[in-house]
Amino acid sequence: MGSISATPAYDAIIVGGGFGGCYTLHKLREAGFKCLVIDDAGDLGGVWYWNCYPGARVDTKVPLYEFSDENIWKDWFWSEKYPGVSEIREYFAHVESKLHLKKDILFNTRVVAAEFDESSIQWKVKTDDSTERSTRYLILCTGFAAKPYIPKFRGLDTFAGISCHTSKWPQGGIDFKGKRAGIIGNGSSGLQVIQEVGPEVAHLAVFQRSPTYALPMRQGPLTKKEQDKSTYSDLYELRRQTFAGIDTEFRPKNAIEEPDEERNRFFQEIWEEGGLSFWLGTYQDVIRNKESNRHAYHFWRSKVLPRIKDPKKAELLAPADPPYYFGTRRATLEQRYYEVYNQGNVELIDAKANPITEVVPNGVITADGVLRELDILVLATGFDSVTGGILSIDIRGCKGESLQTKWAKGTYTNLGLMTAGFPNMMLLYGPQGPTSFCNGPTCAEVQGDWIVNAMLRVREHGKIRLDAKREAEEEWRVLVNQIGDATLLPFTNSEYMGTNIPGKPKEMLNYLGGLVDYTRRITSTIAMGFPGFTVH
Ligand SMILES: Cc1cc2nc3c(=O)[nH]c(=O)nc-3n(C[C@H](O)[C@H](O)[C@H](O)COP(=O)(O)OP(=O)(O)OC[C@H]3O[C@@H](n4cnc5c(N)ncnc54)[C@H](O)[C@@H]3O)c2cc1C
Repeated sequence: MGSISATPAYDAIIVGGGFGGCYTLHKLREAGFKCLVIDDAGDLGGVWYWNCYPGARVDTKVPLYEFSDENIWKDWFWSEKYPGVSEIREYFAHVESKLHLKKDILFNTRVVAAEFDESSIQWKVKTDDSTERSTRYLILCTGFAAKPYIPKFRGLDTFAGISCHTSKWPQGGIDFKGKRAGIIGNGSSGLQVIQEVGPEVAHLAVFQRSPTYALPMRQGPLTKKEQDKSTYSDLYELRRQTFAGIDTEFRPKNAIEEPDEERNRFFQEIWEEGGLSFWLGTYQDVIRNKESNRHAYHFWRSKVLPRIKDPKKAELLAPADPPYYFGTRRATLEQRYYEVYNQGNVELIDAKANPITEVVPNGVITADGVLRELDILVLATGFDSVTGGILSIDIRGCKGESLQTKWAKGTYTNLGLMTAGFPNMMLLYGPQGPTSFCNGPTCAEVQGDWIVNAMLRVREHGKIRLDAKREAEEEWRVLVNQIGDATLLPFTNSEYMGTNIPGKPKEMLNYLGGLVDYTRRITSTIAMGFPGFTVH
């Protein structure tokens, strides 16, 4: 890379224009920092720009899933409790009308490399239009879903119909009416596509490797009157005081110690609440204790079974023996998911017992030799989550150290905010933070505040370089994994553990100590003068 002038062009370059990038840009600008956001999307919204597949909608109800800034919420009203992608995009347009962020955002541009120059204490950031820009700070708001994962199906590139990963959906949409469609994967995105297009396609083939334990969304319209703005300030205060940045908390009791009758009564209560309550508002030991976990699973199964007519489909969708522990994969919320399988045009294929062997120009062949002819093949196959997007950028820190090499065998960060040897590079909604276990907007604000406050404090002290200490990140890694190991998550192959990606190290990618504990830890570092960091 070329030479660097003494004063960088920017105080901060922020990669990503979702909740994290928007919040950080706004707050840094207010604090007088000169910033540029770079995003390969064509508009604001991050994942909500990319994931515009049919049925895409949020799993955290509003107004929890929005910014806490009164200037933004005071005159914004949603039409549904769990808004769809179109309305979330309208929300981001509303945010733009208030904050005027776009004047400092470069869209349709991908950051491909970044290199730290130790002599001038600047990052040089290279984009896919072969431009280089210098900045003091590099802030990665790349989200956990920036790198889609597509398993290597033989012949996939020969498919002659339309084939698409859910997170790279064409902006103009795909017409499913009367088509023969196949879908691989049934996590959050797959489920949403299935229940949306199932009623309109000629035939839908769902290739399922393991069932999703879908919970009732309890979607409904929202009137203006129901959006009582006088409660919002308290609500946004409350969401910073819970484990997952929402309005519910784990019950401080163990399912295992409860009499059957009381346990079932409580399960019924949180089942009726709907949304994420049956996952994040349940007994505290469901995610730790195998027996408690089985109680939750069997309660869930008892609710789902009566909705599925065909006993063979029922056993695949809700097996008598749980194939993995309840809650150890991302909870999925459904509206009519199980009823869709009662339609004659929806076929469920057990892709574990009968895996896909080949994709051919006109369809998909399974191990039993059956070809299912398809016009559309949807790949709802998830993500190289949390670290994948960051490691897609060729990032070089001090002495040219590559982040890809540093994290090849495991992730190291201090507090999920910085990684040693990569000074002035901050992470938001990234590895070893609360990330996948935290409401997106809440996490953006908590970590965004730390970034802004840290930069302010460094500036106040007349310093220009902040770095994590190696011993601090080793300790943080141990803690993140210790807390993770005390749960049932390591028993399940999942994005949370990195084990959905062949060759990716198995490790806990998220901090499971909860947002309250996390916030206390990160804010105290600034108050105490940056223990675990070096400031120069
Ligand atoms: C389908 C889906 C549904 C979700 N539903 C929920 C939910 O209900 N509740 C919840 O809390 N969270 C949900 N999430 C998680 C969601 O990621 C967060 O809520 C939140 O949107 C994260 O915001 P962010 O700014 O951190 O990242 P993102 O919104 O992911 O934005 C990151 C942006 O950075 C860009 N980027 C990445 N790398 C580069 C690069 N090298 N160069 C240029 N640009 C780059 C990406 O393209 C993207 O536009 C969902 C995620 C998905 C995929």
